[in-house]
Amino acid sequence: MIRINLEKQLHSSGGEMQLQVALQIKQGEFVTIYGESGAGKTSILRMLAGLLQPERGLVEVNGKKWLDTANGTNLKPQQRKLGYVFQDYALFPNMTVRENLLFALEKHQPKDSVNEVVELMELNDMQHRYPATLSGGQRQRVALGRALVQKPEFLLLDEPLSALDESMRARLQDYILKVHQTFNLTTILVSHDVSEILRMSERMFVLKEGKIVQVGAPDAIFSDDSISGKFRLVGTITKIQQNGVVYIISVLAGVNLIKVVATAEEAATMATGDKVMVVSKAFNPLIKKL
Ligand SMILES: Nc1ncnc2c1ncn2[C@@H]1O[C@H](COP(=O)(O)OP(=O)(O)OP(=O)(O)O)[C@@H](O)[C@H]1O
Repeated sequence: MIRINLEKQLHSSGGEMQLQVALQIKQGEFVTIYGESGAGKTSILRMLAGLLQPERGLVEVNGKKWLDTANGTNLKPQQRKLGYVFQDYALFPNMTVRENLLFALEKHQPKDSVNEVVELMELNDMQHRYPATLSGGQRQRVALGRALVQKPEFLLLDEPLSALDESMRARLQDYILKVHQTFNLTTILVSHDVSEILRMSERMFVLKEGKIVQVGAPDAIFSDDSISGKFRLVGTITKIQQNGVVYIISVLAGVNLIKVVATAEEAATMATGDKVMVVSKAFNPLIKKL
């Protein structure tokens, strides 16, 4: 069980914001923090990692206190058994993939865990290459591997896949789910991507202006009564076109392009690039063998 209680005054461009969160995460759970830009998501992860100090707070991981401002407990970042992966790969450019992984070990530690990570993340073929010669997805796979070398109990992922294209993202999601299970990790993901959240997390916390405003299963949170239905797909709007009195909204869901008819009022709330959910409510979807 991970118990988190954090309070911190943040200074945003819009003024002061009090971040105040209390959450409990079960050992082995995969949760997401979702919220608008500036809501405080990254600040929570940085406080868990010991990189940002809260005014008041408690962080207890599997019975061990990492932080307790009431009695002055505050473990240094390197004493906290966690892996942290950001959006940018943050690999050392002058080191090979293997050297980058070895760097995450303390001097006296055996190299077995590096070999295990190489195996699990399928990095064998690229061990002796430099980061500049790898694709974005491969670099992020190495960054994820590096976060695992120390055998953390707790994995923090801050939008780790947002710079990757759709197909690369899906492959990396598979790797993340695999390491989450293999290492029996407790994982917190920060993500804006609805399909990613639905696919990966068991529970989500919706953060708004420094406070948690909703907690629940992603499926229940994203499909409130107004959009319940039998058939749902998540995608991105690629085009909005007026056609007489209605609008045709083109939505890219995975590799499929779907056209949906919308009223002028609905279309007015949407823009190209928005993430949307397509629902078939009144009719059963038709299926045809190709
Ligand atoms: N060390 C700090 N001290 C005070 N305020 C900070 C500190 N670090 C960040 N902030 C402010 O806290 C607010 C929340 O930032 P944070 O990066 O946590 O948001 P976020 O939800 O992760 O946003 P995004 O999705 O854009 O990454 C921002 O307005 C930021 O300026």
